[in-house]
This record gives sequence, structure tokens and C-alpha cells, in this order.
Amino acid sequence: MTTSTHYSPSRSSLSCCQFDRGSQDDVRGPAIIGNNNYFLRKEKYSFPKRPQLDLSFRDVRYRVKEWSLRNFSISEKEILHGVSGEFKAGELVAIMGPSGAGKSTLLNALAGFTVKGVSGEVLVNGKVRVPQSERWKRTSCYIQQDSILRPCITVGEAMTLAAHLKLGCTISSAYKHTQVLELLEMLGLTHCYDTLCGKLSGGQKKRLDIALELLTNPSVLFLDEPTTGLDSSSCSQCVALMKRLAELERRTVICTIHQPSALLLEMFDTLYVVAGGYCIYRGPVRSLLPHLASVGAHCPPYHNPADFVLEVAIGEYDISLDKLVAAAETIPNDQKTVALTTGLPEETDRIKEPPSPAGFLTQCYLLYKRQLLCLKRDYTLLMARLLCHLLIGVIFGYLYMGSGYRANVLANYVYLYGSLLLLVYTGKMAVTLAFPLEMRILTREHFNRWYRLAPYYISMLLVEIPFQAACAATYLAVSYWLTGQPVETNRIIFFMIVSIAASLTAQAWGFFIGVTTPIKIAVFAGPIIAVLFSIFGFCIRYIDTPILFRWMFHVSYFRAGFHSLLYTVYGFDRMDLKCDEFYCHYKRPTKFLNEMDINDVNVVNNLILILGIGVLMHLLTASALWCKLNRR
Ligand SMILES: Nc1ncnc2c1ncn2[C@@H]1O[C@H](COP(=O)(O)OP(=O)(O)OP(=O)(O)O)[C@@H](O)[C@H]1O
Repeated sequence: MTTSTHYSPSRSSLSCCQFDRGSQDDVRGPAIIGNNNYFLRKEKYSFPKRPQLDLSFRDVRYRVKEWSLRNFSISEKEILHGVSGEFKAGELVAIMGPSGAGKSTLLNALAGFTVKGVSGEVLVNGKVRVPQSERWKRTSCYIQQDSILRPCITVGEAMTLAAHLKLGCTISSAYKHTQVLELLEMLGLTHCYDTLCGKLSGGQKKRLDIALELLTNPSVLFLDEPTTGLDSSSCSQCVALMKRLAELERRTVICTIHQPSALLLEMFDTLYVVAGGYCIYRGPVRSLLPHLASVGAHCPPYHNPADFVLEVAIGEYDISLDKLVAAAETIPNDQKTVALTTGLPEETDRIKEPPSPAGFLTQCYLLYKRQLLCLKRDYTLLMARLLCHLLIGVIFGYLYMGSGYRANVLANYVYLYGSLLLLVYTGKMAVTLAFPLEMRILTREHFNRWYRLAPYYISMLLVEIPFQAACAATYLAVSYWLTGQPVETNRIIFFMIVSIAASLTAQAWGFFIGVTTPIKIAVFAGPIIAVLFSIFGFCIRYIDTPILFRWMFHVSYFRAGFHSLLYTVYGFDRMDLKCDEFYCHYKRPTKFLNEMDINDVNVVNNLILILGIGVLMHLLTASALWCKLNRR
């Protein structure tokens, strides 16, 4: 998304010298923290002050239900076993532990990203936090492990769009733009302003993820393994950045981390170590080794404390988990963390609630523009879809040339059936497979309160529906003309409307299948459902349908579409067809309709049925999406 007044900093206020210096600083890691690098130029930034939030949690448990095929029963598994802790504003907290210990599970529970199965209390400044509450969502953000960005938009566009969405209309565009530039400068991304997100390095993507969420200046940041996949200098840079974020304006920054170097570990204020779903240490980093020594685990000289605590956690030093858990309980409170903040910090008058996000229509508009921008940049797939429809239209038209006006109705019957099947398949499959890929972006942006589900869904439909309609119309125009169907305005209009409506309803089914089923099931569930419904009306008549299946006849939009197409072509008192032989059985179109048992088709009613099913499927899809996003 672009705005006309915006300019690339590389071309304007920020000089190349700044960028060059930033780049050099990048590779010097934590050693640079005392130097004059971009993470330290705090005074320049003008972010609105937010409340300081201390986070504490008591007896947090996470249970999942597991279905056992062998015993044919559902069992419950506890992953977090009643962990407690306190994280103070201004602290950089590391949640560490061996693989599978429950780090991400704990982070998700604290962030409110996982709600189902979580019990216990999470308190914010001493008050119970409701994970779904608007206030909590406005003051916190969650950054997932994998960077999820749209590859085809630039850093500047991504930031500008996020600023418009998250900061709403009450804040001027100029101010938003200043925020964008300041954040990019702070995170060393100024020189990437015009770079496509897909072309950023791993470290740059992580920084952009953070920059995007910092637009609302949240008080609490949760980051799931922000250093995973980065080289050592990028790791240092990332942790140095988080440290500054915690220090600047006393944000609470909590992240899970795998195996930091000794140098990296020292940069954290507080360490929370989990093993097997239990807490085995919580407190300042500097107290870790003395604490472990008190339970009989002495860290060898020159050994990385982070490695050491993981080795202790997995039992390499013959210290049982029970003993470690019991020892963690005895850590004195003053050592665990400093007392929680009560009330608001100083400078209360500067503290502001985050602004309201953009309104419904603005969200629709911005998301629609983003969709269009992505399509414009990556048009190969769209062109391929359009050209395929054109090509297949030519092939079908050539194969069934002239069948529309001849009495050899069986050829035309197959053309009509094949055409509808094609439009149903292309409509359905194009979105069935595309949607699961969108899900991760949607989950991240929706959770971090960029926008609501309805504007997202509407913006997606505003792009997908016209495009599928255009593809269908391309195919129909070419094949209709080549096959010699009747050239009568009413018939052409009905033919086009019914075919396109069926294709769009199939598309709605595609969305539904894509949202509700895993991708591996979706690839065959889509075609199976299409074929199942296509049987009714094509090779079986209503009177020949077993009673058990007659309901499918009524709800099959394919049947409704196919019968309507046949009636549009052969009904409405069509004159006799051209007969090239001595005797043509179906010279009179009504004879054919009578034998097919479709002489009284109501095209308008069928159209209402097709569109009704389409609308219903969209409503079901949106409901399923809502459940997925809000019932985690
Ligand atoms: N929904 C779930 N259903 C079943 N098991 C789960 C579920 N979520 C987590 N687990 C299990 O809980 C344990 C902890 O998972 P979690 O992802 O929190 O580990 P982690 O410490 O972050 O590991 P890693 O560092 O390898 O990412 C794992 O054994 C995982 O298989």
C-alpha cells in the first residue's frame, strides 16, 4: 500500500552516511552497545508513552486432549505443570529450556495466544488479565518464530500499511510517516525502505517483524525464538535491540531462546528456565550459577552457563528434576525479581492509551489495496489462470464446434456438462490451496489487532470474486461463440450469469474446504465433493434417484446450474434444431428436455439456489475462520 505523500528515506531526509554507519554497527554485535549506534539514539524518538506493565503468573497449567486410536479413548496430557513467575517492566526476560520443555507453550499462554487448555492466573500490574480483552491486545504484541511477511510488498509499504491500520484515522499521515521512518532508523532498516520483504535477510525480516509491532508502541512484547535461524552477529544484534526496547520506555520484553552464547545470555536481565513443563530456575542471570551450585551442579570453568543449565535440565549431572523444581521454589523473592510496580509510573500525564485502529471501511480499503498491490507485483499466477481459461475455451470450442445449433444434442450436452465442471473445478481449487498459505499471515496480523476478520474477508473476496468471474467469462465467451450456441441476448445473459454464479459458488466451497481441512485433505476433498454433486442432474434423473439421495438433488448447486444451462439453451420455446441427417430424434428441443425430465426448470429459482449456497458457504467459512482465530 502506498500513499502519495510518502517518500523513500533513502531519497530524502536520511542520508546514506547514516545507513552506512548502521550497517557497520550491525556486525559488531553486543560489543557495540556502549557505542553510538542506532539502538542508542533514544532521545530522537517521539513514540507516545505507554503504561509500564509488570506481568506475573500463578499456577499456569496447559492441558491438551489426546485421542488414542489403540485404546479408542481420549486422554488428557499436561504440558505445563503449574508454573509461576514475575516479569517486571523494563526487563529483558529469556525463557530457556531443553527442546520440548514447554517454552513456546508458556510464552503462548502468557501472551494469550493459546487460551484453550490453559488454566491459572496471569496478572498485569496485579490485576487479572483476560486474554481476549481489547485492552490487553492493545498493550501487548506477539511475534512468532517464523517471519511472516508478504514477499511482494516493500518494507516501506508494509510499515505504512501497518501504520494506517493500527494507528487509525485520528493520527495524521505525516505523524505516521515520521513514526515509520523513526522505527526503521531505530531498527537499522532505513536502507531497506524500498526493498521487497521477500528479499530481506533473516535478521532483517525479524527486525521488520518487530518494527511492524512497535508502531503502536506496546508495553509488553512476546517473541518466540527471535534468534533462531540467525548467524551469531545477527543474534547479537537482535538481542541488543530487544534489550534497548526493554530499556527504552521500560517495556516488558519476554522471549524464548534456545542456546544463547555466554555473551548473549549476559544481556538478559531475567532468566526463566523450564524443563519437562516445570520451572527449574527463575531470577537474575547473574544468580543462575550460584543457584545451580547450591543444588550440587558446579559449572566447569570456561563453560557456557546457558549450555550448562540445559545439561543440568536434561539430567547430565544426575540431579533429578524434582530436586531442581524444589530448589527453584526456594529462591528468595528478592532474587526472583524486583517488587512489582503498583500504580502508574512517573510522567503519568504523558502516558496515552494506544490509538484506536482504523475503522471498518478504512480497513477494507487498505487491505484491498494491499491485495491489489500483491497481485500487481506477482501477476504470473493470475495470468496463467486467465490464459488457461482462454486456451481451454478454444479447445472445447473447437472440439464441439457447431454443436449448439445442431440436432446432435448429445455433443452439446457433454460440452455444457464439461464447461460447468471446468468452471466449478477452477473456481474451487484455485482458492482451496491458496488459503492455507494465507492463514499464518492472517493469524499473526489478526492476533496483533491490525484489523478485524470481516474487513480482511471482504477485501479478499473483492479481489477473488471479480477475477474468477473474469476467468469464467473469458472461457464462456470463446467457447459459446465457437460451439454455435444461440445468439439471443436473453439466452446469452442467462447462460453467463448461471455459469459464473456456479463457478463463484464453487469458489465459496473452495474457501470453506481450505479453511476447515488440512491442505493434504483439501486437495482431494474438493474434487470429491464437486464430482459427488455433479452426478445429480447429469447422468441420473430425479425419478431414478434413490430416495435416500434425493435431498442431494435439491441442494446440488451443480445440478441447478446444469439444468439451468440446458434449459437456457434448449428451453424458452427454442425453434427446431438443424438436422443434417434423414432423421434427428432431438430435432425439437422440447423433446430432449422432456426426456431429460427438465422441461419445467425455473432458471431464476435455480439461480437463487446457487447464489444462496454461495452466500451460505461464505458465512460458514467466515465463522470457521473466526473460530480458528479466536478459539485457540
Ligand atoms: N497442542 C499440543 N498437543 C500435544 N502436545 C503438545 C501440544 N502443544 C505442545 N505439545 C507438546 O508439549 C511439549 C512442549 O512443546 P513446546 O513447543 O512448548 O516446546 P519448546 O520448549 O518450545 O520446544 P522447542 O525448543 O523444540 O521449540 C512438546 O513435547 C510438544 O510436543
